[in-house]
Amino acid sequence: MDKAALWQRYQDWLWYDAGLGIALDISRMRFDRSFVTSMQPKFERAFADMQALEGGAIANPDEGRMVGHYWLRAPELAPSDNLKQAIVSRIEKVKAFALQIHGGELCPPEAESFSDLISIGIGGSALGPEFVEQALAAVNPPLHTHFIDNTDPAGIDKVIASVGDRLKSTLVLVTSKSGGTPETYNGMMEVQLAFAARGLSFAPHAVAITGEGSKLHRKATSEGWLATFPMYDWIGGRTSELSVVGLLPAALQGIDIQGMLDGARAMDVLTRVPLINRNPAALLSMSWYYACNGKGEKDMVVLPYKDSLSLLSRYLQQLVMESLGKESDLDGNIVHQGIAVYGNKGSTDQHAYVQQLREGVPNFFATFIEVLVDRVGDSPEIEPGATAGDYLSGFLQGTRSALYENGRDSITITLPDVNPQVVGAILALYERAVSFYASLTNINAYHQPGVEAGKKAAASILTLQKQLVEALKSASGPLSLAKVAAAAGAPDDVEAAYIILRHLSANERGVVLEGDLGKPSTLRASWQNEG
Ligand SMILES: O=P(O)(O)OC[C@H]1O[C@H](O)[C@H](O)[C@@H](O)[C@@H]1O
Repeated sequence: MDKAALWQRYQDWLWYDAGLGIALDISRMRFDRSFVTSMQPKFERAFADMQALEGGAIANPDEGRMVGHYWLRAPELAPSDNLKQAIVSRIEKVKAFALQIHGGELCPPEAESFSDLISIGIGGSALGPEFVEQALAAVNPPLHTHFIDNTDPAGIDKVIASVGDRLKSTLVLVTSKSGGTPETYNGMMEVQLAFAARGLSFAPHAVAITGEGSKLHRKATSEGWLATFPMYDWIGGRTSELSVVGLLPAALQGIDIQGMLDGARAMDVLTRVPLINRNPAALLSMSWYYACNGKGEKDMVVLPYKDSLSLLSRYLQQLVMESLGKESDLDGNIVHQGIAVYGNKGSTDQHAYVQQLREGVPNFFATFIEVLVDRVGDSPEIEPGATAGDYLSGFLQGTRSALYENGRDSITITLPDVNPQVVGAILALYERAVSFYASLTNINAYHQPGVEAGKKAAASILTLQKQLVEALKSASGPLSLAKVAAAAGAPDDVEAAYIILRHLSANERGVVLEGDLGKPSTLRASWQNEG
């Protein structure tokens, strides 16, 4: 296609909303009119599915749950008065709590006010808050925020060290819908122990966001934590950013949460339009379907040309991959669906992997995120007539053209600025596009059965670890790995025993390994009593 034809295609497919100032360009996806026509029946079903979902249908059949994240910013759509009131009052409670913390009305026993926030959670209980913090928090927010989103002891140490003496004025927010996720529980226990080691009481510093009756809920209640915010079962972790999960940490950081909700609400109105070419979430999901042939044949590379949006791809990784990566469709057929998502930011990534995107295996489509306003205030000229922001803009256009010339498709989303309304709108746009794509491919986007397998396997490794330690403690002398595994009642798990004992030995946890680590058959394990 020559430039004039491409320009015409750009104008034909451009979606723009003046209220939000957001544009979506899918002209560099090479579908034709017949493809769009062929998608029409699928979209009729997707629009009908969405109407049922928003009306309170059990849209997550495996877990027998409603899917209600769209009500969070339009409580009047919730299917009962109780739900409406609960949504409204919870938002008010979040705002009031943040004001009390900022005003010092709620303060720790050991200081006049809270200075820092440690937010502990993982997956849907971390990725949204981390993305929003990076996108919207001020350089000097009311509470300096630190995240613990793993069970890595060194990572936890780093957070606790960076807080230092301010632990006495630190608010600890523990977020877990299930209330039993081990990484989150471990992070909480480590922080609680750090408080104890400094002679500080933990409960007046601690806040839980969790499902009612969960293990975390019971702990928070029995220990008398400062506050507990319940989570609804009809909000999935990965669509919880605009629930208390995302709103509370954002409000504590002084971010305008009403702006985020308003932006999402406005985008929801736009993505309810039951016409493909007037609905940006439909255009987005149709473009994914085209690129992936409806079967995940291509990866989604997300390239925001703005540092403050660089966590968007990590956030979308969970939203898209956990929602769409499914073995079976809704009729029980094996389909192995999904779309792989990766990316960091432009132009930085041009110096990392754009070489492969342009010339290597064509197994992806790109999504460029452009932000029109470069910065607050004027930009100096780096050279006559050009600013740093002009370069950023030029690199985006250049990469988009270079990819297209080589047969690589792309979508471009243009944002006016990075502000609360825009961030809320982007979250809502992708939530709806994922919902549509799930309907187009006939899958349940709202469960995650595959995650359980890894959790069960990890739990059995920790059980084996205890058995191995017992076997070593009762052995009369050093044992080969095969013998210690057999003595632990797991003769087939010698490899697992090797990996566990190597880890315990490296951390001086009582296990001594003698022999050559590179030749596991030479190793002899024994227990060394402490002291
Ligand atoms: O909020 P939590 O219950 O602690 O869950 C945290 C995460 O755990 C699992 O990995 C689930 O697959 C995710 O969807 C969830 O976001």
